[in-house]
Amino acid sequence: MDILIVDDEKSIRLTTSLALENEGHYVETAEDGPTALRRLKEENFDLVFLDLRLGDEDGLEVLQQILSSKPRQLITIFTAHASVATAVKATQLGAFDYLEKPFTPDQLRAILIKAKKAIQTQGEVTRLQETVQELKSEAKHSSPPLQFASEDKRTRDEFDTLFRAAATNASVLILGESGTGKSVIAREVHERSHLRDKPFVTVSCPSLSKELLESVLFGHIKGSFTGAIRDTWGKVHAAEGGTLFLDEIGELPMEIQPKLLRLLQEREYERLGENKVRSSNVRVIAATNRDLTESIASGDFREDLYYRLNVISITVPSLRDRPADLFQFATQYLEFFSSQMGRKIDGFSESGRSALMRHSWPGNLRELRNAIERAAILARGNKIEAEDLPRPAPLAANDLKEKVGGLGIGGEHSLDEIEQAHLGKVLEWAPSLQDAAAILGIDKATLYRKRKRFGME
Ligand SMILES: Nc1ncnc2c1ncn2[C@@H]1O[C@H](COP(=O)(O)OP(=O)(O)OP(=O)(O)O)[C@@H](O)[C@H]1O
Repeated sequence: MDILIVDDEKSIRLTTSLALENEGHYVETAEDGPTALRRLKEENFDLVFLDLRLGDEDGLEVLQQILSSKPRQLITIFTAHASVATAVKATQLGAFDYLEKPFTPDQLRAILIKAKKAIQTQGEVTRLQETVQELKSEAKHSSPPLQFASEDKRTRDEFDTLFRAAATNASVLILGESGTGKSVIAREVHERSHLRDKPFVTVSCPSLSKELLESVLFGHIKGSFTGAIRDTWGKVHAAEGGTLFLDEIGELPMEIQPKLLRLLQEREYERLGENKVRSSNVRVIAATNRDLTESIASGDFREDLYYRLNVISITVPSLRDRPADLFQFATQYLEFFSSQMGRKIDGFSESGRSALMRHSWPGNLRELRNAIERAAILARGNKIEAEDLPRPAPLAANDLKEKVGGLGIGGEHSLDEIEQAHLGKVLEWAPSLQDAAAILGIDKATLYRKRKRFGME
């Protein structure tokens, strides 16, 4: 190791450096704070031994100066005036360890072993941090960019409320069908909040058994259940100071619900098998595709927990309820996947656009993303055609009935009546005439002709 000894007593500098050099370390010495600070600026030392009494100087002050420019520097305090108070103060300020003068070679050796371990751990942490950074940037480049802007008023209003509340500690409940982007939104709330530099920890409620889920959330102590071979901390602890995201909260077992309520209400929890109350400071975001009011009615979800979670709540509209955004998402995904595959694909043909608009996308953004990725691989020409996309499921008689506004299919109606009613309904909700034509599977000129014929201009 490279070591710097900072002490105003020449004899201490000499004997300590001799002892350290004998152990094979490189050693330099400094007799005062300014010299030490200058050397530390010029070079990196693995470990600093710093005297608390440097003539007129206060060692604690030098300690703070070193740490303010090198927060990770390992510093062991030397002092002949050992007292618990100074030791505590020095470690509170960031000193790594404390060595009372006079010390034996064994005590010195023990410090070196400890320092070596700390350096190794620090190295591992740095490597892990670099790996996380790399993975983050890789994930960013292997996924299409996220989009939160919307042409749909309801979606815009929902997101607006949510992102305005992001900077508070309020609990957030995100509702919506599967694949609408609830997990993505939860992370975005975290990123837009004051907690963005703190942990974001996800717990998927249905993926584990009741006991395991409780232990994953709150931690356990050794022997609290079969297989609990050592004490562990749970995700509530891991998320301390940051955001805890509870995915699929609708599946949270009844037995765990009071414990979550306590966490939200009292900010307290206990590890499994331990009687010690611990306090926690986490922001909770929860998501579900279940109708929680139905779960309350059926006795599967506590009403008080629902109200605690529901401080800020949004329902993410399904993709078929955001036709104005559908084409925008499809285009973005296509640009991303075609460039990733090195293919030149110039958007969607008329038939491709029509197929997009007619499909009901039950799997929402997740399904659309997969469909476009597949289409970008399979497309034969330079545009995405209907045949490259999933076939729209035929409309169930009930849906069609609803869409044609109560006209009974198969009832006593002429084709013209049905056509006119259907056309009218589609024109009501399609974002543009072009989209209406695509949904109806006709070209724009035919749509104009039909509107004229039925007097719908
Ligand atoms: N805002 C967005 N912009 C672009 N793509 C998105 C966006 N939100 C979601 N997606 C895409 O949809 C996929 C599914 O999103 P996510 O997992 O957040 O949905 P979910 O509602 O949490 O689904 P589930 O209820 O099944 O857990 C994402 O992996 C991403 O590809």
